[in-house]
Amino acid sequence: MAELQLRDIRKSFGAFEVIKGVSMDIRAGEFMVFVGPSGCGKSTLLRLIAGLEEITSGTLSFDGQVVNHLVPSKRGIAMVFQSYALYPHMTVFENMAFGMQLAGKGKDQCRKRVETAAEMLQLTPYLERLPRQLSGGQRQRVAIGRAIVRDPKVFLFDEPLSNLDAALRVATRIEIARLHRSMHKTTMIYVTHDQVEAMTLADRICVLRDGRVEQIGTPLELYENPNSVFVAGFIGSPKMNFLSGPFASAYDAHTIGLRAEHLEIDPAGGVWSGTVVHSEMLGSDSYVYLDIGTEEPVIVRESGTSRHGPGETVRISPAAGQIHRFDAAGRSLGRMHMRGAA
Ligand SMILES: Nc1ncnc2c1ncn2[C@@H]1O[C@H](COP(=O)(O)OP(=O)(O)OP(=O)(O)O)[C@@H](O)[C@H]1O
Repeated sequence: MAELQLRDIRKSFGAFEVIKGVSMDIRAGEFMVFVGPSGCGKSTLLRLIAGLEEITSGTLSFDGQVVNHLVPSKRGIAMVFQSYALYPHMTVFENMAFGMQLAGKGKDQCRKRVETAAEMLQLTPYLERLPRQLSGGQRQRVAIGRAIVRDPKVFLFDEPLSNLDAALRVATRIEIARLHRSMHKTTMIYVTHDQVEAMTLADRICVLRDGRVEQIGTPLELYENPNSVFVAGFIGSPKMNFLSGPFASAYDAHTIGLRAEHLEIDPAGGVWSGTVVHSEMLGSDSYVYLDIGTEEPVIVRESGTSRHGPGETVRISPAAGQIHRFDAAGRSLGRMHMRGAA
């Protein structure tokens, strides 16, 4: 069990500063997810925590002990990467046991730990197979199993699902969530650029932007109260609709943001009018894309099958209390708690 403290962590590669003063506390047993666009420094921050890169300045502590200069093997961490990096000529069992054998653990202890990890990851039937005889998802589970047997205090994941196809991603994501529940003393830090993974796995999400923390909070806090256009646009699928110009000035804002589920097709009234340009049926819901005179079409969620086809003119209303307001710098001005007209 480890609690992490990051204080004004900075990292430069030559003259190029990549991490620009990151401070946060990660609680013991917490599942923390780092998200952000490509190049914002997620992997670098994870590698600094792992000890695979040297911290330029700032302090990193595990349970109150500064670990800046501890080598990775002394930090009690285990890391799972995007590429599973299994030894191709070793069986699943051997791949999982190898690190422990190197560390001089006894044969019985190795077997017991591998069997327990295999059980947790539903790999027991595959222990004698070679990696090439496994699916991508099974290989990634072996890589996770190899990390589990080390009994780490902190588990680090760097985009572990990005090589898997859509169905396997979902299955392995569920597996990781289950794993965290069953290893409730293990702190987990997980890097992804996939906001669905972040929302479904995290106790808290840290949104990084250009080497700095933009916002940290529970998935719901970030979804309901994003502190900037950046976070609002990053968290949630489909992306939040942003309207500016007269749409926003009617609400004393530079930009307003509305989620698809907070817009309603309202034939009886409606605040704005638009033309349907496209609609997507997802089975339980539909997304209707409307041209209301903004740069990008506005997406409105309708439950069930959409009753509105391309070319049709409809009127829409925002849900009361769900209009996110932002200033010219993209900072949140809070939500509007009453329905207005533009
Ligand atoms: N060893 C290195 N030497 C020089 N620059 C580096 C090095 N490692 C990373 N960088 C740079 O640091 C920046 C952040 O990289 P990092 O891999 O941490 O981003 P990321 O948010 O994980 O991106 P992605 O989602 O694309 O993996 C990038 O501009 C990258 O080019």
